[in-house]
Amino acid sequence: MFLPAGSRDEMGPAVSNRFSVMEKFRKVVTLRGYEMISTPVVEYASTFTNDYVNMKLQNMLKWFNSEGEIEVLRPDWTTAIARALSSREATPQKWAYQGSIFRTDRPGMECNQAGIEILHMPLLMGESESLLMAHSFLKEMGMEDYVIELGHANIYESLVSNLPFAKDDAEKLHQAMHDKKKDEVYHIVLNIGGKKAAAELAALVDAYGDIGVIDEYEKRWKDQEHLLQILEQMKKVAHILKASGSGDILVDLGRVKNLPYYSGMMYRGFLKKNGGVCFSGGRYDKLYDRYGRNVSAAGLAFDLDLLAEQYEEENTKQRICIIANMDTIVYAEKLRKSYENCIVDVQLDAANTGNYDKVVEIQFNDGKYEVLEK
Ligand SMILES: N[C@@H](Cc1c[nH]c[nH+]1)C(=O)O
Repeated sequence: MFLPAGSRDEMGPAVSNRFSVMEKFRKVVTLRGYEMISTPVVEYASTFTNDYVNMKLQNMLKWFNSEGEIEVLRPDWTTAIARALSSREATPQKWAYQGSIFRTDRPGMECNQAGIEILHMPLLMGESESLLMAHSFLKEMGMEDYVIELGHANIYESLVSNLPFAKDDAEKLHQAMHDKKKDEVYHIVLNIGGKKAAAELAALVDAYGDIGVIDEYEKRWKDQEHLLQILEQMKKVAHILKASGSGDILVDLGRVKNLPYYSGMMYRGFLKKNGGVCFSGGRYDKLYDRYGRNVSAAGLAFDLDLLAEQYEEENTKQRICIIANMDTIVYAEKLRKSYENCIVDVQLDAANTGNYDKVVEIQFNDGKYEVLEK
């Protein structure tokens, strides 16, 4: 009530869990040498809709400013950070952030993310660090039961690059690949590229599973050097993750970009418990071209709302209740200090004392304070 569709209030554990998750995120990134970055919530639409980024204006929360320019609520951290960092020196950098993004094509409109962006690191270093960081973070939260999915933007892109699609058909095919609608993929490609191309792309829809899928496709693509190189890269990253004890690994060779700027490996994390996507990211070397820079960049973002929902606070602290009133509140404040490392609540009467490990009452008799255990 009294809120626009998609906006929501949150209370209690939904909020405190999110803060706990954010604290863990900060701890992990600090220990791994990241610096924090923040950008404004309000940006020009053109930062996200220009030809290098290509995000859709229709999915943004937007308005005209007094100069007639379109402004938006930040729809993406990665692009905003690229704008903010575009004039910095070309040295290896690791940035971390947390805050909301706003998109109307997702349920809830506002989505809390925490993420990392790694710049000027060699190919596969950024990808590996992103996924290893994700592992430490999920481990820190006791959520090690997840699956990493690896894909690559250039597999699908290179297989369709020679097919003369109209924009509409290209979008339809992209969507059909995304939805894994094999028959639809076959029919869209058949009209334009013939039987062989149609069969090849339709088969790609099924090219997911454990790492064995890569071996199979190495044989299939034995004459296509650039595809073999991609498979080799995926194998290397999978090997690094496995050797570091990260989550189970899946590959999806038919995965298409969920954001237009990906230019290399793409990865997602799925919680085994409910299949929720807890992180998503990839390499995006072309994003800085807008600023005339040639930057090697990779990163990922976590869905903080999903993580907060799944997070179980490990509460080892004792809960103490002190019953006090306006005459004894000063003494209660002193007494609080004697319960080191406990949660100490002060209540007016015993009616609300169900949820504590210990309840004490302060009484003031004959000029003396007494603490009675209940
Ligand atoms: N910005 C991406 C995640 C990402 C960070 N870096 C690279 N990708 C998203 O919102 O899904």
